[in-house]
Amino acid sequence: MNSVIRLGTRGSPLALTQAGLVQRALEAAHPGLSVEVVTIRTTGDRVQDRALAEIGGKALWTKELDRALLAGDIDCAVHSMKDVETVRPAEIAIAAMLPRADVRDRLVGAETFEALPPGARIGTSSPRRAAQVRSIRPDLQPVLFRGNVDTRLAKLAAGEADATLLAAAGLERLGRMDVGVAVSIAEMPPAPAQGAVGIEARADDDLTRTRLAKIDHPKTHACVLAERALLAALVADCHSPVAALAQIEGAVLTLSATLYSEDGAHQVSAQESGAPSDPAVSQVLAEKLLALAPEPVRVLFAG
Ligand SMILES: NCc1[nH]cc(CCC(=O)O)c1CC(=O)O
Repeated sequence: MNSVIRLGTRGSPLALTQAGLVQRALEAAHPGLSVEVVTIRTTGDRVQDRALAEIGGKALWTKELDRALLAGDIDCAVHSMKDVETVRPAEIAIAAMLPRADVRDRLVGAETFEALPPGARIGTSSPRRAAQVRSIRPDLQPVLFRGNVDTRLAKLAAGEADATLLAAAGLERLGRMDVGVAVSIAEMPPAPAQGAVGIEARADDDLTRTRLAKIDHPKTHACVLAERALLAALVADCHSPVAALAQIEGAVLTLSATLYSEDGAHQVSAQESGAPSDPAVSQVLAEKLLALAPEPVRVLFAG
């Protein structure tokens, strides 16, 4: 069987590296199958100077890939699951996830938060990281930082901020584990789906879905779906100051989450356990968090 599968991806160095991981995994799982990587430019790649929240939603990273997928120009699309909006079109299915990488953030520009000078500027465009930084040190000043990993490191080197935070997963996949120091999960719990690479296909494309199922990492898949279901239950998205991490131990999935006020002065944490892929875990945790959340946190969630 000699056939080709077209894999759509964004064109950033990290996206292309992740597409390469998917390509190799698929070709190894299906001898005779060749994967053609198709690069597609997204709105998020074009607009670099404004906060993503201002230009409207996560679909920034997926809209053009969705269109190509639904038009049949590609058979599947690879995404950092962290950037995939909470609610997806019914015609598109998450078909597989690669094994998750390090879920932590890395602090770049200082050894610790304590080592930063008073009022230091932290480059980030993530509401979660901004709130967490201010909950750790209220004097620290989040400043808008966008662009791919190299762009952000260049901005830091140019003095546009005193430090920045980057996902360890991205640095690791780019071979840049020398950059920064890992911040513990306890100090900075990760964004929902951080470190996970997912592959989507058309919901009715059984052939592609079956091929992709062979490279699926079920534990990662179950954890990331639980984290995404929590976002859905909170009516939150990647612009909400929320951290969530699911972990599977034996036959039990434990989902932990923290919601923050924008300024990081208020937060609420809770966790819930259950069977992996039981949607009740995320639903019950969302209800628990909203019931416990102080007003400045609650107003940011549940619509
Ligand atoms: N929002 C940008 C983005 N989307 C995914 C990653 C890194 C890889 C990952 O978390 O899976 C990054 C960069 C970052 O947060 O440092």
